[in-house]
Amino acid sequence: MLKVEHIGIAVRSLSVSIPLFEKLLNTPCYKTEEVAAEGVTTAFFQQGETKIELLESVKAGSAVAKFLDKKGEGVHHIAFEVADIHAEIERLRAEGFEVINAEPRVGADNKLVCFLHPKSTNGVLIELTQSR
Ligand SMILES: CC[C@H](C(=O)O)C(=O)SCCNC(=O)CCNC(=O)[C@H](O)C(C)(C)COP(=O)(O)OP(=O)(O)OC[C@H]1O[C@@H](n2cnc3c(N)ncnc32)[C@H](O)[C@@H]1OP(=O)(O)O
Ligand SMILES: [Co+2]
Repeated sequence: MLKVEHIGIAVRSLSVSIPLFEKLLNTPCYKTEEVAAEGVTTAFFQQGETKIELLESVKAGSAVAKFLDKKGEGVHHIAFEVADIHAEIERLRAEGFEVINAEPRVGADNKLVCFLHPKSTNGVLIELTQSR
């Protein structure tokens, strides 16, 4: 794992949370991007080497929608950057971690992504990202 690529935060409304995080971080949101496959719209803030990714659900029943219903707004996942996502998937599966999507899929900000189930990571949803 190279670095924490981003921290994902589930929010109910980007129109409320973008200004709040711009004030908090004293930095502008540099992009918003819908990821239809995930049923979310994301908003990104660069913070040094890492990013904050706000996530608003745009589809009923999406992972973020379910999270918000169950836990409310808050930290949703930690994303790590890897050099070779396929190799990391194989390594982690061999180590006994549950990989949710064995085939990486296209995520936001021009990344390939996959996720590890929180039940195999002490309750923390982990995302792996590789630049495309
Ligand atoms: C890819 C675009 C963007 C990017 O960075 O590029 C994103 O990051 S998109 C982020 C949204 N997409 C995902 O999160 C995809 C991966 N997540 C999933 O597949 C599901 O959320 C899953 C499998 C983790 C849970 O789905 P399920 O349908 O099983 O929901 P449940 O509510 O039944 O949850 C089961 C169990 O897991 C706990 N849980 C759920 N989400 C989280 C979480 N974010 N962090 C920690 N724990 C989580 C939930 O509380 C349940 O636990 P239990 O003890 O059974 O109550
Ligand atoms: Co993410």
